[in-house]
Amino acid sequence: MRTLLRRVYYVDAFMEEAKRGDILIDGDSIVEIGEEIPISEDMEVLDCKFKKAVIPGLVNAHTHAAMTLLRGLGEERPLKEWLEEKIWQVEAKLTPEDIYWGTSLALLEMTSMGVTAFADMYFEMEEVGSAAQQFGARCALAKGIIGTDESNVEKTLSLIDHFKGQELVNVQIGPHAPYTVPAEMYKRLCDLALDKGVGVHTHFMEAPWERGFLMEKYGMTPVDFLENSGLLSVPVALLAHCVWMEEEEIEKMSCPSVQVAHNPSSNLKLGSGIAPLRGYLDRGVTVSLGTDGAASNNRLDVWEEMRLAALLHKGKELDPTCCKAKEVLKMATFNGARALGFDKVGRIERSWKADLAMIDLDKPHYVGFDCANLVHYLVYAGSSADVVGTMVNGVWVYYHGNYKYKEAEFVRERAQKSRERICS
Ligand SMILES: CSC[C@H]1O[C@@H](n2cnc3c(O)ncnc32)[C@H](O)[C@@H]1O
Ligand SMILES: [Zn+2]
Repeated sequence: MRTLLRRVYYVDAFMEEAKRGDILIDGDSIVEIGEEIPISEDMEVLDCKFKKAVIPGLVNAHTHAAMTLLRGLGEERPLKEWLEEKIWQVEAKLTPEDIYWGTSLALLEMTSMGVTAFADMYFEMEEVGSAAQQFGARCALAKGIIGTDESNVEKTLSLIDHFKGQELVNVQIGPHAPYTVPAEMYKRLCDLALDKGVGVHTHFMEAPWERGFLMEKYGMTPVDFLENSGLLSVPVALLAHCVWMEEEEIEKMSCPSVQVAHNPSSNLKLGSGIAPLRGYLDRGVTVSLGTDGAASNNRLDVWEEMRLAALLHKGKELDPTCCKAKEVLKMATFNGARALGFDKVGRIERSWKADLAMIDLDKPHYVGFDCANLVHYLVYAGSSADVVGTMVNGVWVYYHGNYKYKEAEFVRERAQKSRERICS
């Protein structure tokens, strides 16, 4: 059965303005877009009567999904203290099953908010992938590595094997951060990434003290570290945060494999700072958007990150033209898909994957929109509460309150049990 989205507004970050018409989906892809596609019997027709908009699915380019179980813990502390005095102690109690239910809880949230893909760095990544597969979401999985323990390299290799050939799952290599993983180990992991043709997902320059740490321990600037570790040569270097890069250093990061994941809410909440986003945009560094985990955000809402990014940098730069609505839509869709290593994802184009979010325009805050201003309405007035459908690879994973995952109704209860145990 093909799916015809009839009489919708649709827009992606590459279109001059939104258009009105029909979108035909066959299998995993968009196969036709037109003003009026002739209906045939093998089509499921969803007539939206121009009361719905369709955009590319949103991509959460940096998260730790199972941290939904840790939401509200260690509140209002700075990064290092938050990790060392609260988070890592609780994480030590997590079982593989907890991680499955915690990730499922995150997917309940994310898929209902138009998120079609996420990049995750955590533990027990087979469980994370399994939850993503149950929900039907696309993901890039990185087993978070701290220290030099060889078993982590083996676990990463077996993760690559485990998800080989799975269309919706990419595996990346996940050294946690330069302050928890020695430079030699970064080199080894980047060599492995090159050898296996996979990306690397790491935290980088999140807090101000990281610059001093690198200088004291290795006599390196952040760019020296990027060059020295091999991060500038791997297929994708997904660098979460990059808050504390200096203008002249940004130039040197501008290579096609570098993908900065900007996490404005988490950076504000942990008091880490405000990333130099204008510097990245002006110098052609690709930026995507992430929520980080639910213990430092505390939402998993990419809409919120879009709006916040668009507002924050206008205020910081005293310039209302900075970080335009269309730019943040591109970050949250097309750029995110690239950061996760997926091709043909993130645009509304013939032959591109049908990863889409459907938005209800029949709401008070959409009065007055037109094709020319729809993206502005979505970014500045819209929110995740407007999402009525989320499609991944041609399948509705969420549609009007229902999930593709039939066990979705048990997730909250199971997550609650895990939460009680890890907090006891
Ligand atoms: C080793 S798995 C990932 C690891 O990262 C921790 N984490 C969560 N949020 C952040 C952040 O903003 N900066 C650094 N580390 C973070 C998470 O709790 C896991 O331990
Ligand atoms: Zn993080």
